[in-house]
Amino acid sequence: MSGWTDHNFGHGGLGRWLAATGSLSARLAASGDVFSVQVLRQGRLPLTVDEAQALGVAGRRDGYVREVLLKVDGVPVVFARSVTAHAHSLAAWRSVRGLGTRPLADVLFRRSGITRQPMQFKQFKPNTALPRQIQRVRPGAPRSLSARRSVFLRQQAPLLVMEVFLAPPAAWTGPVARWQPIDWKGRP
Ligand SMILES: C=C(O[C@@H]1C=C(C(=O)O)C=C[C@H]1O)C(=O)O
Repeated sequence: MSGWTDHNFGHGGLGRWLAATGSLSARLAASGDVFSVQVLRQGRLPLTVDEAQALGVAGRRDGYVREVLLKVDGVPVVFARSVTAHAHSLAAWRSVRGLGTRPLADVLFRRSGITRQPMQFKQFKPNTALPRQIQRVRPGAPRSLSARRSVFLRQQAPLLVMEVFLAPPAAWTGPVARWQPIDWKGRP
């Protein structure tokens, strides 16, 4: 059971951000003064079983993986992991390889011939693999993490994009000021 659902369990502002259409990068950029992308990992890396199934990749479970932090005014607010089959990273999705610190949105929302399948949602429980990985790159992120994912198709090649929301639910409703680098354990 992958735990992904078509139901957006988010409430209020977080629910609206989880359901947001179009470019998440553009929305984040509009919420602060400086938007930036920090690349954590990119290259030929193992896929999870869940990702391999979502991509229809049988057998060998390595793929092309890009992991980033999206930052607003220097504060990491989204962790994103995008994956595709290795062969597709050399063909339909080869432009992902050369992105560097430009957002993936520059590829997905500026080129024709790309379609997006419906969003899925998941609440990652504390002390599971992804929240533990994220604590290493973003200490202070909530222990339980809200995420969404969708598949983009180009020339019938799937690219699975997962976005994990790192600020606590309350931060997604407030003004820009909530992005300020505060310790989200409640200490200013
Ligand atoms: C798909 C988008 O691109 C964002 C940027 C990403 C990147 O640079 O790797 C990955 C996922 C998204 O959060 C978007 O902005 O909607």
